[in-house]
Amino acid sequence: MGEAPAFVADDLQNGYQSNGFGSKSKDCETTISIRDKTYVIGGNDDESPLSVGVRIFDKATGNWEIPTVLGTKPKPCKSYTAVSLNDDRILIIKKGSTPDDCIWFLEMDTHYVREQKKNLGREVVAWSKGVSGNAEKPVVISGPSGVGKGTLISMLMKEFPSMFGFSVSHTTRAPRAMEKDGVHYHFIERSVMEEEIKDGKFLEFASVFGNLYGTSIEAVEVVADSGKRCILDIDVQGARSVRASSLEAIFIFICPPSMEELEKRLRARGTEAEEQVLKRLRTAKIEIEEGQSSGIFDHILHNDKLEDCYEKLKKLLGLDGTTVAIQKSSSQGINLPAEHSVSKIDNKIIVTPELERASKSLIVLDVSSLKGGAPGRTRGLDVYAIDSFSDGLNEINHLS
Ligand SMILES: Nc1ncnc2c1ncn2[C@@H]1O[C@H](COP(=O)(O)OP(=O)(O)OP(=O)(O)O)[C@@H](O)[C@H]1O
Ligand SMILES: Nc1nc2c(ncn2[C@@H]2O[C@H](COP(=O)(O)O)[C@@H](O)[C@H]2O)c(=O)[nH]1
Repeated sequence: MGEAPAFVADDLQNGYQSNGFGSKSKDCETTISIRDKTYVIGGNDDESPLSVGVRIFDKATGNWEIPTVLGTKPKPCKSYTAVSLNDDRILIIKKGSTPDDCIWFLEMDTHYVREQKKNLGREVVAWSKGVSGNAEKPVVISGPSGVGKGTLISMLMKEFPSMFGFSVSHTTRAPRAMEKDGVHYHFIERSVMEEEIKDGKFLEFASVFGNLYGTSIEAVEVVADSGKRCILDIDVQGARSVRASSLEAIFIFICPPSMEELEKRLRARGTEAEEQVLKRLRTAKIEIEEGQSSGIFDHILHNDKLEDCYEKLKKLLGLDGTTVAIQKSSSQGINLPAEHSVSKIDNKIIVTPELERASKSLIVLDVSSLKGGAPGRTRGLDVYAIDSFSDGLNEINHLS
C-alpha cells in the first residue's frame, strides 16, 4: 500500500463532478468505481511527471494503493472521460487530444495484468493505446545464431521502411564494433536490467550465451506508436515466452541448410571469439530441434539461398503482391469533441458534444471487436461519426 495521497476518501463522495458516466472528475482527474475499487486517473505520475498518474482506493480496506503501472503511459491532458469495459479495463478519452492520442485503455483485470500481479506480488495496472482498424500483428523472427535473421530483417526494413519497425532489445553483452546503443540494442548493465525485469518492464527476457537479452514492453510500443509493424529478433526461449504472453504475433523460425553452413556463416561473420562460436553452435542444435517440433512457430523458413528465403518471407507477410497488401496501422482519424458526455449501448460508446447538441455529430466508439491490448496496442477500435442527432441514436439502437 502506498502513502495516502492528498486526495482523501471523502473526496470520492464530495466535490467531484460526474462526467455523466458513472465516473467523477475534479480538475484534471477522473474517478471511476469498479467493484470494490475506485480508480483515480489523472494528474501526474509520481515516477514520471510527464505522464498520467493512477491511484486506487480500496473501499473494502479503506486504503490507497499506488499500483505498478506498466506500458507506455499517456501524456497528461486537462481532463478525461472514463468508461468501464467488462470490468477488466477502463476506456479513457483524453479530452481535447489529437485523434491519434485520445483513446487509451487502462487494464486492471485482464489476463496480462493478472499474470503480472502474480509475478510482481503487488497491485498492477497497464496502459494500452487504442488504435482503430486492424493493425497488423508483430512478427517474431527466431532461429539459431548466425542463420541470417538479422540479414533478412535488414532487407525487409530497407525495402519497406515505412511498414516495419525493429523492436530494439536490451542486452548485457558488450557492443560489437559497428553496433550503436539504442539502434542495434540498448546496452545495459546486468544489475540495472535485473532491476527492470523485477519491475515488470520486459515482455520477455532470457539468458542467451551467458548474457541477458530481453524485449521491453516499451520497445514494442514505440514501434506501434510510429504506426509500423513490429519485428522482434529473439531466441527460441524468448519466442516461447512471447507465445505464452498476451502479445498476439506471427512466429517465424529460420532454419539453416546444415550445421556446417551455419558454422561457416558464424565464423565468416567474425564477430565472436572461438569459445562463443562453440557455445552458439551447441545451442543451435537444441534450437533447431525445438524450432521444428515445439509448435511455437507458425512458419519455418529455410535460409539456404538468401534471395529465395527473403522472397518466401515476403510472401508469408503478404508483401509479394499475390496477397492483400498490409494495412498500415492507423489511429482513429476523427476528432472527439473536447467537451462531451458519454453513454453506452452494448458495445458502443456514444460521445455527445456538450455544445450545440442538436447540430453536432455523435461519435460512436465501437468496442465490439477489440484485439490485443497490453503489452502493446489495443486494436480493432471502430470510430465513426453519425451526422444527425436523432437519426444517429435511431441507427445505434437499430444496430445494437
Ligand atoms: N542465405 C545466406 N547465405 C550465406 N550467408 C548468409 C545467408 N544469410 C545470412 N548470411 C550471412 O551469415 C552471417 C550471419 O547472419 P546474421 O548476422 O544475419 O545472423 P543472425 O541470425 O542474425 O545471427 P545472431 O542471432 O547471432 O544475431 C552474416 O555474415 C550474413 O551475411
Ligand atoms: N530472448 C531474446 N533473445 C534475443 C533478444 N535480442 C536478441 N536475442 C537473441 O540473442 C541471440 C544472440 O544475439 P547477438 O546479437 O548476440 O548475436 C540471437 O539468437 C538473438 O535472436 C531479446 O530481446 N530476447
